[in-house]
Amino acid sequence: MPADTFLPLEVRPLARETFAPYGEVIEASDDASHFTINAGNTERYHDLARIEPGPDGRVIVSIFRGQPRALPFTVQMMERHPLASQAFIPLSGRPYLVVVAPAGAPPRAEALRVFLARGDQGVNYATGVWHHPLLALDGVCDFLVVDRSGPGHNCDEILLETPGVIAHTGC
Ligand SMILES: NC(=O)N[C@@H](O)C(=O)O
Ligand code: NI
Repeated sequence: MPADTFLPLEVRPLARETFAPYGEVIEASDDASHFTINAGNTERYHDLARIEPGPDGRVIVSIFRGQPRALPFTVQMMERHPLASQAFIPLSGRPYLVVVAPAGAPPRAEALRVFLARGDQGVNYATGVWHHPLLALDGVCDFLVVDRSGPGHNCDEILLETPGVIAHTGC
C-alpha cells in the first residue's frame, strides 16, 4: 500500500461468540453460566473470564480513568501482554471501543477487529492477544481493570505498517 494510505475499519457490536478468539465478554447475559444464590435475592453470573496472572504473577485490581477518544480515530499502534490476561469492566455505563488481533505475530491492519462494547459489557483479553489501549468514548470513563503484577516484561507495543481508521461507531 502507498505510504499515505489508511485502512477503514468496520465496527461490530461486541458479542461473546465473535470475541471468543480474543478472550471473553464479561456480561450478565442469558447465555452465560448463571444461578440463583442468597435465598433467591441474587443471580450469580459465574466464572465469566479466564484471569491468567502468568508465571510468578499476582492478580491485581485497578481503576483506569480514561479520557474520551475523538472520532474518526486512527489506530496506529497495538500492544499485547505476553505474560498475562487483562480485563476491562466499565464503571461509567458508557459504550467504548475494543480493537483486537489474534495473539502471535505482530498484526497488519487487515487483521484488526473493532467492536463497540455497551456500558454493561466488559472484556478480558487473553494472554498475548493484541489490543489497542483503552478507547473510552463520549466522556471521562472509569474501568475496573484486572491484570497482573509481577516480574518480567509484560507489554509489547508495535506500530502498524498501515494505520487503520475508525470513522464512526455506526450507532
Ligand atoms: N498500560 C496499561 O496498563 N494499559 C494498557 O495495557 C491498556 O490495555 O489500556
Ligand atoms: Ni493492555
